[in-house]
Order: sequence, then C-alpha cells, then structure tokens
Amino acid sequence: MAIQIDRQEEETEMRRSKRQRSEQKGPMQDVYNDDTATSSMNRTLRYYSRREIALHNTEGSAWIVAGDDVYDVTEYMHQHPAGKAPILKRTGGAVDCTQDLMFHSKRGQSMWREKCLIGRVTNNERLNGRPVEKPWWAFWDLQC
Ligand code: HEM
Repeated sequence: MAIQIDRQEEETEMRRSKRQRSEQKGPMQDVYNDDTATSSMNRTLRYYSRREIALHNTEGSAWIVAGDDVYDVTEYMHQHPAGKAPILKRTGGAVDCTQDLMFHSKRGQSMWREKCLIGRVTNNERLNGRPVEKPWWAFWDLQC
C-alpha cells in the first residue's frame, strides 16, 4: 500500500516537472507530456495516427498535416482568403503542407497555429487521440 502511494506521488511529481519544463520552453515548442500537450491557445494537443488523420478528408471534417503537426481546418476554411478549394485538396494528411504553411505571411502562419493546431502525428495506432488497445495477436501490425 505504502509503495502504491509513493508511486502515485512520484508520478504526480514527474508530471509537474514535465509541465514546468514545457512552460519554460514556451508555446512554440510544445512538449508532449505522456499523451497530450497544451497549445499557446490553451488547447489540448494530442497525438494522431496517419490512419485516423486520413478519416478527416471531407468538408465536414478537414484535417491537414504540415511536418509533424496536425491542423483541424474544418471551421477556418470557410473564411480562408483563397477559399476552401486549395485546403480541401490537401486534407486527410495526403500531402505535407509545410511548403503551403511557409508561403503564408507571419500573421497567416500564426493563425494556422493559433486557430487550427490540434496535435502531432504518431506512428502508434490511435483513435480520437488515444492509444488503441490491440488484441495480443496483432502485435506485428505496428504501422498504419
Ligand atoms: C494547405 C492549406 C492551405 C493552402 C493551400 C492555402 C493557400 C493560400 C493561398 C493561395 C493564399 C493567397 C490568397 C490570395 O492572395 O488571394 C492564402 C492566403 C491566406 N491564407 Fe491560406 N492556405 C492554406 C491554409 C491556411 C490555413 C490553415 C490558414 C489559417 C488558419 C490560412 C490563412 C491564410 C491567410 C490569413 C491568408 C492571407 C495572406 C496571408 O496572411 O498569408 N491558410 N492561402
């Protein structure tokens, strides 16, 4: 019992110091503690697998990927100065939008991050940003 309580305290302490480290690093370098991180806009960021990102390739739910970052542009695309068409062509993580991101003004680039950033790509299997429990016999299916 005592050991269990110690472990809990240890874990809480680890989380606290990780959070402090991420605060020190500042909002542009989000540190992903365990499963999540907090964006500069105080939004919770998660890891998403390529398989999950690929499901968001419609006007109803449109995600784009630039480098390792995942952006939900579903709402923003309707107010995008160049319209929604160029965004819709790149949804579902089919294209790496790093070049597109760089093309934007500094203000545009921070809008990507502030309005749309939802997390980061991972190679681990995930659904709704959470790890997926796999049956023991599927251990070899590591990639999407
Ligand atoms: C991969 C997806 C995207 C593509 C291909 C794209 C493309 C473009 C293009 C071609 C323009 C120029 C419009 C013009 O001059 O008439 C533009 C402007 C702009 N876009 Fe995007 N865009 C994308 C995603 C986004 C996102 C996610 C945001 C913000 C959340 C955004 C914000 C803006 C803003 C603010 C402008 C005005 C010019 C500037 O500040 O750079 N765009 N975009």
